[in-house]
Amino acid sequence: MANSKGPTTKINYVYRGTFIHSTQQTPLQILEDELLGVDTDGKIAFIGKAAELDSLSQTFGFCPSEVIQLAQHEFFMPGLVDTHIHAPQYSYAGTALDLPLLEWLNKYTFPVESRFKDLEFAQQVYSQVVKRTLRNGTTTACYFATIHTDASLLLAQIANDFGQRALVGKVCMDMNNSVKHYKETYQESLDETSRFIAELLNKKYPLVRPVVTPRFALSCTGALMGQLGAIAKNNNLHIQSHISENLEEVKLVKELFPESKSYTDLYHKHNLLTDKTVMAHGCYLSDEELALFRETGASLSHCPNSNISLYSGMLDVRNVLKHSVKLGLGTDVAGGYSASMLDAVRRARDTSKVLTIQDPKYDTLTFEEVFRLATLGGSQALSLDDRTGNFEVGKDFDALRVNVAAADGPIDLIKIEEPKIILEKFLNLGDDRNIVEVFVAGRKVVPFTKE
Ligand SMILES: O=c1[nH]c(=O)c2nc[nH]c2[nH]1
Ligand SMILES: [Zn+2]
Repeated sequence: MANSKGPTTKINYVYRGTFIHSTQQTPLQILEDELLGVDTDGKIAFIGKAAELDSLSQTFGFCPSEVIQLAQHEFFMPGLVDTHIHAPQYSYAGTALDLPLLEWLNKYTFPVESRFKDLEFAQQVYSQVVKRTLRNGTTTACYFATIHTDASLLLAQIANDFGQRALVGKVCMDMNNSVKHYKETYQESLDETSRFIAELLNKKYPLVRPVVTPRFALSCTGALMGQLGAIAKNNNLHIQSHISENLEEVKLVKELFPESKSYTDLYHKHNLLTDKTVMAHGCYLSDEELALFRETGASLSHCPNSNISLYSGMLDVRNVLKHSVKLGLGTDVAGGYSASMLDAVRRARDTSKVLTIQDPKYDTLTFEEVFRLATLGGSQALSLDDRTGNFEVGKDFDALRVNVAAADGPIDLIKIEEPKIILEKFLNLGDDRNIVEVFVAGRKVVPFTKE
């Protein structure tokens, strides 16, 4: 798999050991005793058999004695991609889990989010969430912030400072009947979105981009949704929102927008479904709606912790995959109570098993499939798979160095295990103590170099 064209940039470092990742063809490819070289641009320059060390070192111009050897029980896997997380809601993660979505938004979420006008509070919470997610292996995060432009810009700056790849959205909402001070006018929402995009693009952060973020159909007028679709199109930007999460929400959307054939059709009519759109949840989408996702190239973010915690529902992932709709996993903090993508992996498997309990013929997701959703699937859902998601030559090196037997870690190994078992144990039992290093675009971002 070595790049036959030879080196164009200098090799920065080379690792030797086990690399586990997914490809389009297989959810689990295990590469044992391989060499992976990262160039000075942070890209994967080559990956090849360790037996070819001499020829690789000549072709790519690195010194064999400088190769870094992984220890026993260590492996590299691609960084985890959180396709849906609310950064401000991290401030109450692990609490407020007693109400369904709409009541939960009114009682807990909107009052807390309204506090992010205060930049000091924003600085504190946003630093915590970026550090916590990075430490838990989230190399790419797709964030909702709040309606406040300056605090949203601060989140982008913090992600950039800590080296996380991120899409950051200033939330847009011109409807809110419950917490009346937490909303914008139509014009404010458009003006502030334009300012947010312009100021963020102007920063030229290499890994952080703006994402156009209408909260969901119950928070936005049709006029606002349509204009946001146009802004995304004119600036070739990502779009994120929520769809079909909860039955009460679906019913209200139907009542509010009776002219639309479906929730998906409503977003489609307002130019919000593109191949750079990611919609969270989608628990109650019909096959016809999934077909529209497939046609437009829009993707879904499966947020299983949130779906259960807010009594929302269970996404039939098998059916989504059958419709060839791009799909990733999301923590959906704080509807989901854990900021760790390892939790999303476990809950995705649990939900799939519950669907099998309900119907024994249901084809449960395998751990290999869920691993792919958390890595390559997420990168595809965010249309970032040309840059990240697996260990293909030419992609950025976004990776976790995992030590399953980390001292004082949560996993006990009785004997030397094969890599597939080690991965399975890590996914089901591991935590940040097992993630000894995190790389984003070739840069080591964990352990932190700044506090
Ligand atoms: O899980 C969710 N969290 C939110 O903050 C939200 N807003 C609209 N719909 C939502 N769903
Ligand atoms: Zn959400």
